[in-house]
Amino acid sequence: MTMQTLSHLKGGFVASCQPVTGGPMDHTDIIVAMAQAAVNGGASGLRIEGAENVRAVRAAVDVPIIGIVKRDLPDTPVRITPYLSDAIALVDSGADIVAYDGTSRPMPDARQNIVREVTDAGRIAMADCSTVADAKAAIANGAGIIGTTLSGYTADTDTGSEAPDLALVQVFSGLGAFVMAEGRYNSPDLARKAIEAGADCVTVGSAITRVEHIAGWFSAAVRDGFRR
Ligand SMILES: CC(=O)N[C@H](C=O)[C@@H](O)[C@H](O)[C@H](O)COP(=O)(O)O
Repeated sequence: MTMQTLSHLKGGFVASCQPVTGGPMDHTDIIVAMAQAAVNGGASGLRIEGAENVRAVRAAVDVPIIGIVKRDLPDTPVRITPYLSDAIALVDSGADIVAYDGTSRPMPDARQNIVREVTDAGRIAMADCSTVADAKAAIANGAGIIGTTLSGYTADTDTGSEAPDLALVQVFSGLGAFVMAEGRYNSPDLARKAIEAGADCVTVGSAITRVEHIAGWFSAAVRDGFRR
C-alpha cells in the first residue's frame, strides 16, 4: 500500500490545494473542486490542509492525499502538523501521507511519535524539511518522504529568494529516500527542473491554486511593464 502510493507519485506532481486563509476560495467545496480539476489536469497526488478538507477530498478522488494541519502557535514558529492528535485526525480522515514539520525547531509533540503513529497505521510520514540535517534526522526517525518544503521559511534559511531551492533537491536525492521538491515551483519549467535535479516528485501550490498570488504576479509584471 505505501509502496503503491510512492510509485503512483514517482515522476509526477502533487497539486497543493490550500487557498489563501480566510480568502473567498477558502471553503471545503471549492477545495474539493480544485482538487478534482487538478487531478483532471494530470496531478498524481494532492496536498490538503485540515482533516475535514482531507475527508471531503478523499470522498471525491482516488489519487494519494498528503494531509497536513496548519496551526499558529504562540511559542514556536512551527506550523505544520505540530500535534500527534493532528496526525491521527489526518489518518482517520483518509490521508495516505501525513506531512509534519521536519525542522529542528521546538514542536509540542515529538516528531518520532508522529512518524511512528502514522507508520503504524500503514501510512507514510513526510518530513517538511529546511536543510540536509533536517532530512537526515527525518530518515533516522523513519519518515518515508523528505521534502524541501521549508527551505527559505525558517530563520536560518530565509534568504528572501523567490527561486526554489534546487541545490537542496540535488543533495536530498543522494540520501536514499523518496524526495519531494516543494516550495516556489511556480512554473512548469521550474517543476521540470526539480525532477531533473533528482526529485522523485514535485509539489506545486500557489501557481495552481492561489488565485490571489497568481493575480498578484500578473498585476506586478504588467504594472512594471507599463512605462508609457
Ligand atoms: C512554507 C509553507 O508553509 N508551505 C506550505 C506547506 O504546506 C504551503 O503554504 C505551500 O503553498 C506549499 O508548500 C507549496 O508551495 P508553493 O505554494 O510555493 O508551490
